[in-house]
Amino acid sequence: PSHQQDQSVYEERHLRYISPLGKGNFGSVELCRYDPLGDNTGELIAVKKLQPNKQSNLEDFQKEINTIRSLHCDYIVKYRGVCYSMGRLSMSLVMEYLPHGSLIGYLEKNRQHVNNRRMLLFASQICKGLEYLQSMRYVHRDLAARNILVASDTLVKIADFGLTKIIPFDKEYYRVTHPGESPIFWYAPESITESKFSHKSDVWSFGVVLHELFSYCEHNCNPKRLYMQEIGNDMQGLSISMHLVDILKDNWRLPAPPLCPPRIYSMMTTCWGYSAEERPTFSTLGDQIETSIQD
Ligand SMILES: C[C@H](Nc1nc(-c2c[nH]c3ncc(Cl)cc23)ncc1F)C(=O)NCC(F)(F)F
Repeated sequence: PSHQQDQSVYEERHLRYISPLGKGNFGSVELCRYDPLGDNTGELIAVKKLQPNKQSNLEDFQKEINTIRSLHCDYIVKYRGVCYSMGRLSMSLVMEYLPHGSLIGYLEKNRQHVNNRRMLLFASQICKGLEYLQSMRYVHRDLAARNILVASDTLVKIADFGLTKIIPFDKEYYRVTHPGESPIFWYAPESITESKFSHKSDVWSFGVVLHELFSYCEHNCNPKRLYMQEIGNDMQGLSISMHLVDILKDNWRLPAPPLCPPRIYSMMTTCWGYSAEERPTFSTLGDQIETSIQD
């Protein structure tokens, strides 16, 4: 019934906890049923709770809620509302629940019946979601297969806007002050060395997501493992991120996944241009992916 869909305040007393879904940047997500009639006919929802008593996180959490509430796109996980508890002292973010879970688990489970065309469909949907984000001046900053949700066998959505920032109107990039525990193996060089984030750094990360897609998220060829194998060979006490930037400067890139079509691998390598202006835009990438799907 449509009235359930545009619910925006969920009363805690009708929330039925079912199971944990996972841990995010600074919150955990649980599967719940919102069951005001108390007869188990209510809708399943994903509820993101803030880790308790970290004040700085409350502001970030509010920003994450405001971000996802402002996004209306078929390729981005839907905001459903908020749930206040402890007399409005703490609040939770309510989102649509996607039953197939994240791309990583889905590809590991369904590898045998996901072919290149289906991968390209997923890639074009992620690209469209990112084009929409860019049109809203948002930089996701945490693009990775683990943060892509599977709605159905033919639809994926971008999720987890915990690190998303708005590019200021007078600049092309956002500079973070507190890098935190960063997913450096998905980061563009300038994000590692200067904490600079832009649409072009999201393009770099999109290239890494393409690599994960066409590797079927095989854990023994995930980006972190492949980079560490390359770096491990010449550890000289420098920090891992400095080693990573060094091999990227030497033009080493993630190798083509097994059976990856050459045209797709070359698309990934264009996303990994060392300097940001070398990298394509999401609209160019979208056109290239559409062309590959036609062939
Ligand atoms: C911390 C949470 N972790 C997980 N979430 C889910 C999930 C299934 N179905 C879901 N439906 C709506 C939501 Cl918001 C999450 C899930 N499955 C496994 C997880 F480890 C998360 O948000 N991860 C980012 C992303 F959503 F992209 F996977």
